[in-house]
Amino acid sequence: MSEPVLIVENLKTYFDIAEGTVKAVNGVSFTLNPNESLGVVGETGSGKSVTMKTIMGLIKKPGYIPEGRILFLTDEFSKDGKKEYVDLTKLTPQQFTRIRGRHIAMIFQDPMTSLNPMYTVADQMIETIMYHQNVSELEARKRAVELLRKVGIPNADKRIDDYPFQFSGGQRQRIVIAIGLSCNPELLIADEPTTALDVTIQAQILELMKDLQNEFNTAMIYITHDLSVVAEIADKVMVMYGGNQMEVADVNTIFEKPTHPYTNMLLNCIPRHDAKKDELEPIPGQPPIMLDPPDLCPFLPRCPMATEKCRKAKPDLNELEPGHFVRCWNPVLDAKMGGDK
Ligand SMILES: Nc1ncnc2c1ncn2[C@@H]1O[C@H](COP(=O)(O)OP(=O)(O)OP(=O)(O)O)[C@@H](O)[C@H]1O
Repeated sequence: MSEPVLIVENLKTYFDIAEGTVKAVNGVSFTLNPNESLGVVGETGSGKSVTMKTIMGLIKKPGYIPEGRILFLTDEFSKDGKKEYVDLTKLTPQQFTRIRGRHIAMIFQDPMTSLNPMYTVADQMIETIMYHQNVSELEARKRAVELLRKVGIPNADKRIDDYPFQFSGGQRQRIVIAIGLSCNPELLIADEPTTALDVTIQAQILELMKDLQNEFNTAMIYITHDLSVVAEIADKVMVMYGGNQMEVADVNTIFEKPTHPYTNMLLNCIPRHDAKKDELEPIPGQPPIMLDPPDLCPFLPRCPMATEKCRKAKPDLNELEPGHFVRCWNPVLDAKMGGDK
């Protein structure tokens, strides 16, 4: 088996603000192999986006990384052309520009975050390809057209000269995916990329991302609120709450043997097929305390399984069985909680 492309160890990202310290990411660890997809799921404010922005080197003051390593396998800085692990937390902003876009690409919910409305798609794609791959303008245009074809833009050789507003929302997201993949990155991070699209287009984009991932052997991290999307795209799932990992396991284990009370409650909140909404119903209770949180399980105030032990000490992320990690003193080991819904 190939080496992991990403090893995240005990990663912490804090924000010092006037009221105290926001512990947005509080000791996250995981590994990711080439061609593997990690689905990151959790309610608003659980630390999903800050984790990914930290990996992308996008944390600005008052944010900082007090602890942890992000080891990324790359040949970008190697002297002998061999791939080596580089700790991304140690890179200077200048060094990071050689990683971001070229080796790690990111796709956001709103394609217009990544597209400039003032330039044609050709201008934007060709510039990215020339910058990262050191090829001529003609060659870059050829590659850009080929990629647009791959992501399903009809008449790509002509449409490449159109402006972003001349495309539909789904097409714009396809273009962003094409730009993201144009440098054949080892890692693609997608933050809710299909949330703004209607369900049919969403399914097509997910299918497209899976196909391209296989073709390019790209590792992928996919952030979402939507567990049905996780089921569709992820090999492995990380459930986050209050800046902590609550549970990490392969996708089948998460759906068949959810072990953390929070994962169980999330699964019980999936709306039925005939329901209109396709996002999670909120779980009753208050959102987690991120500002100077006590050193206890963040889910404690909302947890129906909480015991005295939970009020005394925070559980570690324990490996219950190979590849199945849970942070809980009272894991649900038999049936799902709360009955069927
Ligand atoms: N610049 C900042 N300054 C202070 N706190 C911040 C900053 N950025 C994020 N946070 C806090 O970090 C926590 C985690 O936020 P994050 O955006 O990662 O959540 P999320 O799980 O991605 O939520 P969503 O699904 O809504 O995007 C939140 O409490 C948020 O208020």
